[in-house]
Amino acid sequence: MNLMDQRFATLKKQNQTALIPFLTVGDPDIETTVEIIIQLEAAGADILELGVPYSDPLADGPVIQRASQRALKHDVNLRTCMETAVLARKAGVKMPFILFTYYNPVLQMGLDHFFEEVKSHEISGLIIPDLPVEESGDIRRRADEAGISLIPLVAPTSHERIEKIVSNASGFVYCVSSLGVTGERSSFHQGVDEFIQTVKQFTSIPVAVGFGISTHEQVARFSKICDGVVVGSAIVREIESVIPLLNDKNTRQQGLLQIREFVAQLKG
Ligand SMILES: O=P(O)(O)OC[C@@H](O)[C@@H](O)c1c[nH]c2ccccc12
Repeated sequence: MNLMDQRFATLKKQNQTALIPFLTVGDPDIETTVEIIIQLEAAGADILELGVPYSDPLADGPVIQRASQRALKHDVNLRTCMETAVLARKAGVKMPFILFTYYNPVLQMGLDHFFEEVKSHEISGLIIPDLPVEESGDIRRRADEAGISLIPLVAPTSHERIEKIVSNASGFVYCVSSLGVTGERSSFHQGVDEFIQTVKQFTSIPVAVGFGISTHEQVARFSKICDGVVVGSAIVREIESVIPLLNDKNTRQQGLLQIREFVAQLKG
């Protein structure tokens, strides 16, 4: 059991659902990202998705695309994202980290080198949204060897592929609540609750849901049927909205507090 498995087990005993924020590392800069991570944990976050900024984030909506562009101005890459996890751990953050990256940066680093690095950088989980199915076997084997969980994404249109996708999953299964790209939504794919129940029939590991979740009410709704709820764009938008405060030493703490309060009210 890695740190993330342990966290889910603890939450299950407490009959609690994990709040899993996503943020783009290096938005607006690495130092601020570490301070934001500290605030997210203080706000009640349980597990954190560390997003690696990418120039062609095809599954992302405009909010995360803008965050990637801001982070890429600082040449943030896979390695700096892993180093950020170590910096946050050194700053006393206890929650498990998931490295969220598109496949290309992993290929650029080279699979052998990537898994060597990821093993020594406080990473418990890995999400690669555009990982080709035919290559997922090799990546899963390497992840298992490194002791980290390769977290699969299942969509409401996965239907008969659900069993295949989740059969040997580890960490948790990420149910995508809606079709399309990331971004806050007022409604979700028709039948999303039945979809989540179907996924739960095929796996005994935790099941989390993400895509479009941005309010306390939506978190509460999905917390009734899932072990984890992922919130990305809404938090990234909150970070974006306070960047002017963060960039001024006189209002930096106020900006950090605003992020903390936004996330704290999600869990409620
Ligand atoms: O941003 P949203 O709608 O809250 O969705 C979570 C999402 O940000 C995060 O899990 C994620 C960021 N980029 C992705 C690409 C594909 C799947 C998931 C993601």
